[in-house]
Amino acid sequence: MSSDVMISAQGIGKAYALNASPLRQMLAQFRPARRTDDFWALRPLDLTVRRGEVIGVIGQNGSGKSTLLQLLCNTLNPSCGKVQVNGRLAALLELGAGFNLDFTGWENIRLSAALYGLSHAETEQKIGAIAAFADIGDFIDKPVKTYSSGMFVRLAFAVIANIDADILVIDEALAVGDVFFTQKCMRFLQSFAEKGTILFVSHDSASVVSLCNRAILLEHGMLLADGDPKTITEYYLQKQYFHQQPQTEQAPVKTGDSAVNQGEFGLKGLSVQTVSVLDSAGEPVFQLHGATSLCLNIQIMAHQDTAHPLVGFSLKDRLGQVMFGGNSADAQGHLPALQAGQSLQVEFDLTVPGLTLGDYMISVAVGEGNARNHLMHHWIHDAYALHSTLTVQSGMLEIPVDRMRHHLLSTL
Ligand SMILES: Nc1ncnc2c1ncn2[C@@H]1O[C@H](COP(=O)(O)OP(=O)(O)OP(=O)(O)O)[C@@H](O)[C@H]1O
Repeated sequence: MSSDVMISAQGIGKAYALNASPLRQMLAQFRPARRTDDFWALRPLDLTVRRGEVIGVIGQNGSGKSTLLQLLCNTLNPSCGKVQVNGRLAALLELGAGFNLDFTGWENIRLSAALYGLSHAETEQKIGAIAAFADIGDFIDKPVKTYSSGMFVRLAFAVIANIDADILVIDEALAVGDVFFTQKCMRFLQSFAEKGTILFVSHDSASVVSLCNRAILLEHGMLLADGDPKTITEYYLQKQYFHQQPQTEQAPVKTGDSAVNQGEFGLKGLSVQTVSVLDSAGEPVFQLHGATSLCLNIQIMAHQDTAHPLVGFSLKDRLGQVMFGGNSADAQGHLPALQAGQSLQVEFDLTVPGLTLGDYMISVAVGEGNARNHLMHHWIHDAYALHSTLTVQSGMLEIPVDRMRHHLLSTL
């Protein structure tokens, strides 16, 4: 295996025997052969994870994300295939996995460190940092069976964050505690991502886009798409809409297919005809030089009678992180019912803050219903491009300070 390859999985899959007795189910863990009525939690797939990759694993509930990561971590026996790991892999996949409930926090740190292959001297050198990261006060002296789930997560995350792992495998659902701990975990993951390799199960497209440089999408135990996070999360959004509403034709998409981002989707009972961004003089805008007032015009057409049209937009940076968005329902301006053949121009007046230097895209959509519950008729990714020339000193947005005051509070 090349030294650049951190994980190489070939043909790994996991099948469970359906309607089998407990004994058969237990035996099935150890048998490679499968019956045709087995349920495939993960269909056989190949996956190569390279050094420095930060991979977001996304997919609906039950799509096989945890199964895939457990197979890669070797905490679940595959029904077929094999996995090779290059380096120290640390995982946070199951609450309390690897902990002894009767041991104290200190004892469990030592136990986990030993399981990860740290020497006694290395463990003693790191144990203070691990306890400090966990920050659970006197509970560190108590058996972990007395811990809240948040304390379990704190201790488990503190261990994997401090053992000099080469690869981290994390289920984001577990990596949550209170807001301060979550922020601490995210800061750690962002700095780890600069040099390490991460696989990370998430239900949140925004964190995949902001943290990852690769994403894979699973559906019904199959690897459906693999590519850059922006493309894959947009495709996932499209899939979610198709799950929720009556099916129209969808082009089949293969793994690695460059056409994964089909650009637009929807039922097409309504369609977006034109999108433009105008300044106060009514001139088209393609460049932003700071905070400015703009008018986003979206013209839609009805191909069928529609009682409650809904028009929305979002502005994203080049990675696909949503900077802001809105829709006609938020704007308190209910749109009129439309008859087939009618067109409607919807104008959103926006005060756009200064955006840091870079390229931005506006995605637009027209649906039917309300903001929470609607049929998607036409969604266009990246319908309009803007470039910002502004250099923001700190952060992504420039929000000018209107006024500053100061008050001397004490005198010597
Ligand atoms: N021990 C088991 N026996 C039978 N089926 C199982 C077993 N473990 C998991 N499955 C099934 O395998 C499928 C994939 O499960 P998995 O936990 O990998 O999904 P997931 O994508 O991680 O879901 P979630 O987002 O809900 O955590 C599911 O349909 C699940 O019900």
